[in-house]
Amino acid sequence: MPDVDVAVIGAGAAGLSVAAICNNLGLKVALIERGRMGGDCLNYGCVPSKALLAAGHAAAEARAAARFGIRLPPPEIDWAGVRAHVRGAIERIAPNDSAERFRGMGVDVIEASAHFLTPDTLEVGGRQLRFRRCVIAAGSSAVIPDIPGLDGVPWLTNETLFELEEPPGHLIILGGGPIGLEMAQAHARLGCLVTVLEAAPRIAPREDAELVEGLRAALLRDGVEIREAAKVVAVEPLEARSETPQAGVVAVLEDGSRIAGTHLLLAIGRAPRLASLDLAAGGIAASPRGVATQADLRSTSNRRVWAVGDIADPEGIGPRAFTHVASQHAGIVVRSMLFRLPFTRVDYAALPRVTYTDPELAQVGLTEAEARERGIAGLAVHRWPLGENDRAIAEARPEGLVKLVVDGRGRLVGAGVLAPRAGEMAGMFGLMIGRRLPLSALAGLVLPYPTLAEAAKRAAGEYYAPKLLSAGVKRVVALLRHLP
Ligand SMILES: Cc1cc2nc3c(=O)[nH]c(=O)nc-3n(C[C@H](O)[C@H](O)[C@H](O)COP(=O)(O)OP(=O)(O)OC[C@H]3O[C@@H](n4cnc5c(N)ncnc54)[C@H](O)[C@@H]3O)c2cc1C
Ligand SMILES: NC(=O)c1ccc[n+]([C@@H]2O[C@H](COP(=O)([O-])OP(=O)(O)OC[C@H]3O[C@@H](n4cnc5c(N)ncnc54)[C@H](O)[C@@H]3O)[C@@H](O)[C@H]2O)c1
Repeated sequence: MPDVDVAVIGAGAAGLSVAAICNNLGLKVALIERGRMGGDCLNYGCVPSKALLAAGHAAAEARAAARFGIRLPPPEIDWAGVRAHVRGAIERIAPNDSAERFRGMGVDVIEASAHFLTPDTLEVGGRQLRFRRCVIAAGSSAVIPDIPGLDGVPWLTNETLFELEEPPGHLIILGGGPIGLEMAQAHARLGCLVTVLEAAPRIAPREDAELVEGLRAALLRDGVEIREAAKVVAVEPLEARSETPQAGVVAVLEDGSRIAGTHLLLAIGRAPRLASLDLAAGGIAASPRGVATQADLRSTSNRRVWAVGDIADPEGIGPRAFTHVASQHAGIVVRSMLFRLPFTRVDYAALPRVTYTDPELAQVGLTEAEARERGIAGLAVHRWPLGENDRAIAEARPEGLVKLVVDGRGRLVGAGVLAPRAGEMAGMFGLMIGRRLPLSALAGLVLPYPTLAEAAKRAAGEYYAPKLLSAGVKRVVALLRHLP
């Protein structure tokens, strides 16, 4: 007899959601976590990074108050206070994810490492655990590149960055993706020198080029140094000398230039945490992208096993490393594993993603480049600049853009926004794309005035403007004007 109905490996965003739902539906659940409850998002990811960004934002607002006619002295950064804020945010949320809370619900929380012994048995902290079904939710960790010299220098990842007792004097960040850019802005605004080294021709290479232009300008204004198409060929230790009193790291680029900093942050992507699971013993297929699953997140090779969150690789399309995807996966697993509903599949068509810099860069669905690559018939792109938005002007933040990508039948296939708090608009676009609503739903929406979201409505209005002002419509209006 199995010991449990469902064994969940990993108590991050994905595993916690699966464990809670299965438990609430009356199943016997074991939740196994070898590190901190809450996983990356709470302890080393979303929460500390957004808390640090918020501190940086406060400093930037103080520096920019003069634009409203308010003179303030330059802000003083109390790093211990900043750290206390970051720690406080984690501590405030931690009880939701705690072992105590889950044990109180009836889940058997096992604080140990798990690995497969057979296709239906795990070894957990020296004890064997037989399961009816197992959900792998072991997440991902930072990719450590194979750069000559890396072994000989200290480096940081998201797991150690938030523990620094002193602010980095000069933070070199390898990788200009969301982690690199968010941490670059947060540290620059908190008074650190920051250099971002991005190997691709431009930062945020997956994002819309036009929106990234505005983001780059904002980061440069904050003092971030950005080197694009920068290939690091070696790293060397930097000895403390009179001209560089803090020891650190030198990054040597392909073009021979040398960038010296006090700290090096690795933010070049994520790798699934497969190594300790002994998936072969469980008969579970995997690749360097993650655990191979069908579209319903069930393992392609072991029918008792599902994978969710950062470690899941559905149909070979690779992971989407977001906390909201972890929640989406939990819902899918419940439908496919517990209710055996057919046609349950992951669908990323309306998936939002946000880089939480200031301004934020939000994208839902396809970027213009992706839509063109797919050859979508009748593709049209409509824009509305924040310079034409009353709220943005009133708040002295007129830089930014809403960009809508529309198919030939007037349906939104993608939306990108560069604006303060752009992420707050993502839900509206997700609903439109997910429910396949016509663009008229957005163009006709009554939005409160003045809001930044009105820029989205105006961009949608651009789609209809040529039709509304056509010669045919003018003729109809001319005919009707004689009526009382
Ligand atoms: C700096 C940073 C900022 C981010 N910001 C955002 C954001 O703003 N918004 C967003 O949507 N996403 C963000 N993300 C991504 C988000 O954190 C992840 O997508 C999410 O945490 C994935 O959840 P998960 O449950 O799949 O994995 P994890 O949170 O990594 O949880 C997996 C857990 O499994 C445990 N584990 C692993 N192997 C074993 C084993 N053998 N036995 C027992 N336990 C094991 C680990 O200890 C870990 O706690 C960010 C990530 C980083 C790094
Ligand atoms: N706001 C958010 O939602 C958020 C924030 C942080 C992380 N995340 C998630 O975590 C994932 C990982 O983030 P990430 O920023 O580490 O990875 P990423 O893969 O998104 O970006 C990594 C960047 O590093 C560059 N790069 C790769 N190798 C390099 C090298 N050797 N030298 C210099 N640059 C190199 C890539 O071209 C890319 O631009 C994200 O894709 C996202 O899913 C989300």
